[in-house]
Amino acid sequence: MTVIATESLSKRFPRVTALDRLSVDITPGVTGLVGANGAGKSTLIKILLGLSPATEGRASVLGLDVATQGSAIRERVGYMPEHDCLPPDVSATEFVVHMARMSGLPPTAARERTADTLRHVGLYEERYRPIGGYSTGMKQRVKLAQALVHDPQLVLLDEPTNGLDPVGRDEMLGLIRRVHTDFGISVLVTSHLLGELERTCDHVVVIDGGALLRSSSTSDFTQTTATVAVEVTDTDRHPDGTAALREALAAAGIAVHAGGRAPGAGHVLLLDVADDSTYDTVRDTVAGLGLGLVRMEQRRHQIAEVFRKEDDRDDTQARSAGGHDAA
Ligand SMILES: Nc1ncnc2c1ncn2[C@@H]1O[C@H](COP(=O)(O)OP(=O)(O)OP(=O)(O)O)[C@@H](O)[C@H]1O
Repeated sequence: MTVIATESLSKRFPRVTALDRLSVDITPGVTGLVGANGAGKSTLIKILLGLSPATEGRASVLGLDVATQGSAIRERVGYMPEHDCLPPDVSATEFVVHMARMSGLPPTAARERTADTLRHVGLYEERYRPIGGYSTGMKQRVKLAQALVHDPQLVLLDEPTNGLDPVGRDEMLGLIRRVHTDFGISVLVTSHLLGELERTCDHVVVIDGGALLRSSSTSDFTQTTATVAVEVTDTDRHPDGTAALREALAAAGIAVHAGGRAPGAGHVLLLDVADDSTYDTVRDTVAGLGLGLVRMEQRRHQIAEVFRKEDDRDDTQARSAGGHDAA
């Protein structure tokens, strides 16, 4: 079953292609949509809500066609916009009741659902005060509450952690996770930060320049990014121990990325860990060269490293091509 499906979806503005033949299926659960600013995330959300027509291709949300069934989609889907859109003079309660009434709830149900939803997002006494006096974190919670108040099957959250400090970010990510675990609502959440989604999402879709870069489960992402850092000594026979090890490991079929470029970290090699035998191969190769092993440690798995590694790889190739291997 899919909650969102797009097929060769494109959106062209006169000067930019915001979405470029995007085909992706999103299943129930919590899905992260990741991309740099301008990658096309907000554009995709607006198309999915039936608010903006695609230039080309098709998309469906909960089995409904975005081109013809926009209002049916908006009845079943909640939306948290990226930018500040809250009226400063009314209270959270008044605003969320209003939004609940707009989506068709009768007055009593609207008030009850508002109280429940605001409690769920962690707004209590403050909910009677005007929104204008709220912190960014409180405003983000009100925006989340209005997306949930009509009990949707799916919510689209556009950069919900924007502007929050690390604690606020963690709280918001926890709330988002609970939207799914407590209520069974599917979530599509966008972010320009890969790292923050890996704890929250079951699945991650990465777009770049409006095109699909990758779509996979978070565990696949983190598994394939398992990396080990290796540091060795130099010897008389191998005045550049790191370079010698890099060569020998490459010959043994282990992918080696450049070490960190930070000062003092130039002698660290980063390797892909295919399975446990990688550690044995590294140990045996170091011993075979007669180098001293200073350290071999597992790096924290982070989705973000998928990208960093690609940068490093390009870099390594560039340097190797030039005959200077500085790492
Ligand atoms: N109405 C519009 N007219 C012209 N260009 C637009 C319009 N809306 C978006 N764009 C352009 O389309 C591209 C994708 O924008 P979009 O807002 O979808 O990106 P995003 O990934 O959501 O980034 P951000 O988080 O910065 O909003 C950008 O280059 C943007 O300038």
